[in-house]
Amino acid sequence: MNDQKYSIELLNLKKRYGDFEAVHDLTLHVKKGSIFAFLGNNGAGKTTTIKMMTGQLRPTGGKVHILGQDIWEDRKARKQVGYVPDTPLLHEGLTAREMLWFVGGLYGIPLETARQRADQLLGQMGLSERADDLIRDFSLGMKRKMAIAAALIHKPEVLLLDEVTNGLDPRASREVKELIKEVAREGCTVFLTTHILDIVEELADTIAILHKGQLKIQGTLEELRSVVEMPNATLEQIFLSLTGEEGQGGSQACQTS
Ligand SMILES: Nc1ncnc2c1ncn2[C@@H]1O[C@H](COP(=O)(O)OP(=O)(O)OP(=O)(O)O)[C@@H](O)[C@H]1O
Repeated sequence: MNDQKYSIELLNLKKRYGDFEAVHDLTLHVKKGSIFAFLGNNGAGKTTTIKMMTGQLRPTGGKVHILGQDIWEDRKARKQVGYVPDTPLLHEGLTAREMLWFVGGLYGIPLETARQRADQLLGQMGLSERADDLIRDFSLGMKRKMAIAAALIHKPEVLLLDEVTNGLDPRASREVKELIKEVAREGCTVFLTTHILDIVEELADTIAILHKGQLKIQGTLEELRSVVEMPNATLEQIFLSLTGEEGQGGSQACQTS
């Protein structure tokens, strides 16, 4: 049992590619069980940040703590993370059920447990009737749901979703949003990136906006409105005001604690 208040803590996180600083001194605290939206223009540094949180990309500086553990010092902490990349790699030659068993095996889950968990997840995803069909024959929305199911097979406490609703039609997008809510209701912390601000307004407890690698603001939508002194603003208006070329809005971060 972990009694940390925050599931994810990024502490002065930095990433340089050669001379280019993609992520600059980023500090974020993500509350347990919350849905946290991480926004920014193309190239702002969102995927770079997520890759540092999964252990795929070594930070140039700073720390990533998952459930209080530094994932770069203690690899076990990475097992608490489920990750859906922006372009998920699926085992298209397997059936839905077989793929979940296979991924369960990669996490060292006993086969019987993986079978039960796979059936439960396929039910949750509305894919039970397609469990024995090949993934290559699935629609984009079904494939995206399979990627989420695979990320959840080991019951992670933290789920990282990189642009998970990209390219989905309204129905598939609705199903994925309902799934995200359900996962969070079950206590999993969800950290997501998206360019679709309606999704953020509907789902997110906390919003952070990154601009050119720098955190501009974080807080609830109400807190963001208050910090930018735009009491009736939509998230889109706030986003545009903070990420324009003039870069107004400063780097004042509104913390929810
Ligand atoms: N391996 C790399 N080498 C050099 N530069 C890189 C590398 N990966 C990313 N970058 C640069 O780092 C910056 C941040 O990229 P990143 O992919 O993190 O942005 P993003 O916010 O996820 O963008 P998008 O919304 O388009 O996915 C970009 O300028 C990108 O070109």
